[in-house]
Amino acid sequence: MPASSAAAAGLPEQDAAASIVLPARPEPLRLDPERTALIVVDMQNAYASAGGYIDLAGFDITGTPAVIRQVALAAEAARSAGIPVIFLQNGWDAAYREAGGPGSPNWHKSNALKTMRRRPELDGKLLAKGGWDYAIVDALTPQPGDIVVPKPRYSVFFNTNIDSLLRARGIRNLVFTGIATNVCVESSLRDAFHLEYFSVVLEDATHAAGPDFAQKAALYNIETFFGWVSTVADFAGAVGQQPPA
Ligand SMILES: C/C(=C/NC(N)=O)C(=O)O
Repeated sequence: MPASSAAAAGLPEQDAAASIVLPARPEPLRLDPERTALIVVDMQNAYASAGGYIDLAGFDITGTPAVIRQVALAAEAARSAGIPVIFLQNGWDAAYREAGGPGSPNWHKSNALKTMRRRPELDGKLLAKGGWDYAIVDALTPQPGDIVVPKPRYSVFFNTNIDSLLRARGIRNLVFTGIATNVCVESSLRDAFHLEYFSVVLEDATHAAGPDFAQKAALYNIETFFGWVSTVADFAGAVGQQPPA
């Protein structure tokens, strides 16, 4: 569809030569699979497993098994279409130097660090590199060809190499999945917006840290201000129209 027709159809005009259209809110989003990456945010035991940090800190994780399944479907669809799958992994060195001390807001706001200060028997266990809590859940173990990007703060665009890694591959579209919708997903997607990436979140492959209104508010913000909202089935259907990579 030429650019002018794309505009007439209400589609964002970026990359009019791209060959697939993803059903999304507030309008369909044109994606070029060769310039798209699937971003899997922090699907670690800390955020998705019973006995992990988020569970120990008192957040509801009853929805996370379904999210693991949905992320697995999205990752499979992406790999089959030749779309890179990029896993983000949140946490710090075992001595927590990367977490920052009292001079960092992270020291004051991280519920993982606060939980460990409240319960010293957990010290060294939450989000520490090399530990079970830090590990990506078994069901989503990265496959050969996938990329893993460690990150020390909520947004992946701070103190990591992700921007170079994406630019070097010509990637302009980011498809977000993972946990937590209202924290690391939304923080990363907001920064992606400011760096001129077109981002979409697959809502049924995400889960919030907090009450249901936190999930709804994050999706509202994304749909209204920073990007687009779609589903795993629509993503798999859209990229499935591509000849297999
Ligand atoms: C609450 C929280 C969220 N992280 C994330 N991956 O969204 C944290 O890391 O403390």
